[in-house]
Amino acid sequence: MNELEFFKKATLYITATPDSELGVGHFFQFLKTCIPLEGMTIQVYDPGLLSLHLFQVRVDDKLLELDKVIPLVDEEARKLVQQNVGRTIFRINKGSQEPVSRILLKALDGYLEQGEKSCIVANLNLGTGAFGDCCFIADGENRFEEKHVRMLKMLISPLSIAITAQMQFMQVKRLKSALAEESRFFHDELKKITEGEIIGRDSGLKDIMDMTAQLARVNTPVLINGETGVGKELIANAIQSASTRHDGPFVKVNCGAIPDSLIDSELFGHEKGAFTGAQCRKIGRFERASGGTIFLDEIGELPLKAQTRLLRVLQNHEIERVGGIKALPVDIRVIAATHRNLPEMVEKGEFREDLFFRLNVFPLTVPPLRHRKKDIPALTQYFIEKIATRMRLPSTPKLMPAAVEPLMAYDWPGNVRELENLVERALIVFPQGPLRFDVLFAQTQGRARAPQVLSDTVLPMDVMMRQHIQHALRETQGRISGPHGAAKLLQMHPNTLRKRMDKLGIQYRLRDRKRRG
Ligand SMILES: Nc1ncnc2c1ncn2[C@@H]1O[C@H](COP(=O)(O)OP(=O)(O)OP(=O)(O)O)[C@@H](O)[C@H]1O
Repeated sequence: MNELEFFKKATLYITATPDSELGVGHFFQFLKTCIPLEGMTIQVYDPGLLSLHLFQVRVDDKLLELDKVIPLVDEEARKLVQQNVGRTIFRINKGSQEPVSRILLKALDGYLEQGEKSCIVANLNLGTGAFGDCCFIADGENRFEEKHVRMLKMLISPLSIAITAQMQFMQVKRLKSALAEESRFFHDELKKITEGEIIGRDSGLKDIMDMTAQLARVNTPVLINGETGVGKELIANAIQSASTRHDGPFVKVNCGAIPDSLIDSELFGHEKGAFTGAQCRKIGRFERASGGTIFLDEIGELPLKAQTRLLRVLQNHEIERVGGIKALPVDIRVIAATHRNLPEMVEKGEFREDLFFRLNVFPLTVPPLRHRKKDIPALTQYFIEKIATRMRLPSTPKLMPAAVEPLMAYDWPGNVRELENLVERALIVFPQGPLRFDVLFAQTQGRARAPQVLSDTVLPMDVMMRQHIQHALRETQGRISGPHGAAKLLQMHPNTLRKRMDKLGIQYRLRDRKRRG
């Protein structure tokens, strides 16, 4: 074979694929038919030359899993390797007597036959300096001739390109598996957070829980009705956890929180260039939920156009990305929830009737808290423990005798969420206990009214913050710092609180003002 033919064939093998087993592997087999060869190592240099990373080792047709980093401990070895880096390719007649080959052969101890070796070292270089080298090894002394050096010199560029591609390929593979691992981790963590305990399983929510168990066995859509804050999401989670899909994703979409113009692309994804601003392909929530469950919260807020698309998903079990040309199959279960009266919306033409019937195969209605007041004591205790742990209180505060009475007398328009918020408020005000709720209620005409601090109206953040800080200041008679100060109650540094008060225009008590000068 002449040199040109050798170059052509070798290059074809080297660049065939970034898969090391096939590309460089086939090249090694081929090379063995042209030059004396028992082994080949590829090493990459650490930028400061503190080590060599033995990236690939082939001995006798086998690719060894020898992902080894060889530290260049002594300064002399480092210097000698550095000298070699300056050369393009060189022959070593007695491997044991040359510092670079000595280091490599020592690392391969046990993999190669005993005895002296000959080597050719070719530096890998993409024009910006050597980033590693390739060492060709043959048994015995003086095995390589000048023509072998010439042949291998021709291959330095294709080898450098192929090995760089291989390194990048492996890096991508490593990142992909790290990402998959991370995603599994977050999925499990998220499950732990979202899969909260359900209080009232055996009392106020017993019927619902029985139905939930039945629903876990089938794959039909579920429509959960109930006032805001009753625990619809918790029930949706319970259905998913008990179902055969429990290892799959649980993707929540708050249909009311996504702007109309974005809802299609958010739910179904879009192709690159589907509309102005679609700079890359986006995977929608339905695709992400494949193999698991999608929870469509506030389904009543879904715009009509998106309702039509959703109906198609339920009918055909496939989605179409915005701007896409082919339908993609998806294996998902849909659980929807709403606090709105969907039949009434259907009558008004605000919700598609066919979609309503599709979703309403299994309606579940979670009763409001006022209809299951017997759960209030257990819920209160549960939230005290949960929130005290989250707030890292040194111990869980106890309840004052009869503290639950006003809670039993109240109607809870905001349901369990309102109770949870009230407990949090009590823990902020009485972190050492005993906990009481009566002072958090405004008494009007002998009837318990909504806690002052809670409101159904959504207030601007600054207004909310001002009210909250003022409340804490009232509780502490205007004191900011110290063990009985508002900063302690709000769990923030007094200076941070003062800065926040300045920003919100809240007056200081006279003494505090003097202290600040
Ligand atoms: N039975 C329960 N046991 C324990 N925690 C509960 C229970 N019901 C509700 N919660 C808690 O109350 C809060 C509100 O519940 P969730 O978000 O499930 O209500 P929702 O009906 O989905 O509300 P929305 O209508 O606003 O979406 C959550 O923090 C949830 O963990």
